Amino acid sequence: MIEATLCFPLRNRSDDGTDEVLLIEKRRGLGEGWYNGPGGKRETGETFRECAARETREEVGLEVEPAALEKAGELTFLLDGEGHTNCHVYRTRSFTGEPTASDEARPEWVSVDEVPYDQMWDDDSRWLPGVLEGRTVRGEFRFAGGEPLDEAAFVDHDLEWDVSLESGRDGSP
Ligand SMILES: COc1nc(N)nc2c1ncn2[C@H]1C[C@H](O)[C@@H](COP(=O)(O)OP(=O)(O)OP(=O)(O)O)O1
Repeated sequence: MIEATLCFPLRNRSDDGTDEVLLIEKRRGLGEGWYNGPGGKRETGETFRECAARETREEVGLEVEPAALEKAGELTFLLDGEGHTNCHVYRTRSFTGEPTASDEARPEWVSVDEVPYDQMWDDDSRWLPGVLEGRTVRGEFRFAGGEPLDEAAFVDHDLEWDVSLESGRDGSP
């Protein structure tokens, strides 16, 4: 099973108070061409928080302290009945730097009320609105049709809201 992370930096615009989330337009690899949060696969020896912070720095140039990430979700994606990816989801309002494009990602601040769900993974509209409202979620999403995952069809899902994520299913924060 692939272990991966997603990170959703949030800010409140000083001019009109709009709440915004930093999304990326993925430029290569899984989910290319779709919007998502910065994130990617965990490397050997990393905690999930360290992974989310590293991916955010590498993809969009924002510095985030791993301890400043708030755990918001644990999602399992299954493909044809087999576990494919465990994704650990974080949000944070604490970061430094300005978002900068990389060869992997083009960053864009988007109002939390105008997230482009029609240009994202099919599962996102089921869980991301709650995460952007400050809720926690644990979920399982089933896809079918073989690799790659981003060409498979979304089948169905189960979600549990307002769960305790102090410790992940594998014991990691
Ligand atoms: C199945 O539904 C998914 N929904 C969402 N929102 N995000 C998903 C889904 N499946 C995977 N993801 C995420 C998990 C990762 O954050 C990225 C994929 O990361 P990638 O494979 O590009 O990993 P990297 O380590 O950045 O890539 P390199 O191997 O190229 O360095 O999508």
